[in-house]
Amino acid sequence: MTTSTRGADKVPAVLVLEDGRIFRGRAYGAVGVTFGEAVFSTGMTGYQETLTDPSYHRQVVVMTAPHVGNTGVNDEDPESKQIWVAGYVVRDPARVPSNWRAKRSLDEELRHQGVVGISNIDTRALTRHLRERGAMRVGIFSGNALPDEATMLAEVRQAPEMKGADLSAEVATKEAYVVPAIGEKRFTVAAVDLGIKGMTPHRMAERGIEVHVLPATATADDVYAVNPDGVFFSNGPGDPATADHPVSVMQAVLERGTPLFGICFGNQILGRALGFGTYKLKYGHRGINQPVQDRTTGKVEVTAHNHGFAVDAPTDQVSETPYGRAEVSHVCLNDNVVEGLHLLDKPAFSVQYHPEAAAGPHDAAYLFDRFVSLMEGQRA
Ligand SMILES: NC(=O)CC[C@H](N)C(=O)O
Repeated sequence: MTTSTRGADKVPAVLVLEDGRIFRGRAYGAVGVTFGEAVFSTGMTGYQETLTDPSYHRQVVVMTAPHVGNTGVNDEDPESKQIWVAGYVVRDPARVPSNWRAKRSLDEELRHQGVVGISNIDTRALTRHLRERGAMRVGIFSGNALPDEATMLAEVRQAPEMKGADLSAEVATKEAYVVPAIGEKRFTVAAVDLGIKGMTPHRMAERGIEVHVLPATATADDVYAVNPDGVFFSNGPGDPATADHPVSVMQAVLERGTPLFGICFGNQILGRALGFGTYKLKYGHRGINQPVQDRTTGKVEVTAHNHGFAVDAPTDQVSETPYGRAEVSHVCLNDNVVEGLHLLDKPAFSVQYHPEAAAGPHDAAYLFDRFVSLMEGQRA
């Protein structure tokens, strides 16, 4: 694959942060205007999985890796049917993508899907700025006739904030669908789609699970209508403080004692279901090399993250909750943020990071086996 994108990057573009800092570069992907929350990801591979992760809905993703697009775009790696990021920021895009699986260039794909990006800016300076000042609203404006800086800044400051955003229903499936078990079917799982990544049902299917993916609006009756051996709550965009409906559905599942597993947004929902709060991190965790300790085994795993919020639970004691005793099972070794929860008296647990790990390390794949063990235990 040798499509050159040379020449497509001559259009000027400006990135405007809500605190007034401005970066000037060139258009990348679609030419136009976009707004979102500026966040940075430190993953050096897996840009297709990042772009198509529904949890990035309404976020403008800054890549800290300086060269992006080297392997083009293939048809196998997307995590969902479309690119979800609101905008894309790279320093030095590949001019000639090269990979045996590539079907087109990343620049072409962004243009095709109407995703506005910017290239040729100092992404290291931008990342340091976000790290010091925190994630904030941003606008990317590209084209040959751009508004003046004051006008652009005023528009950025009118864009909606991530805090308080209720976004799952915007990205989740509208209709239930089934992902069949690979090989012999052993279990049925109801998976509540709050912005699920394709790799998650796949990791379950590999373990003999038939996955019934349900819309974010599914009720407890919808969940139990599939006669599940276990219930799963997915990752997803937005502020977990707004997720009252999935919290109430999860509480019904906890009440019945059905084996339960949550990932990322699902972990935040378990936190809330147990009575803990959630809060916004200064700049979040996004990348594929975050060190997490499983406190139940003492082992450290290298993990994939994409979260801007976290659960506020004590990491040094067992908590009494309406569903029995709960404990923080995993912590991030960089900053001690809660990365997992489990109940001691019921078959329920969750992690804040991504054991499905696409892209990323596979250290945490054992968590899907733990879910299977809970379902086996319930049958025994
Ligand atoms: N990947 C996710 O599920 C993210 C959860 C939530 N939207 C957050 O930013 O923390």
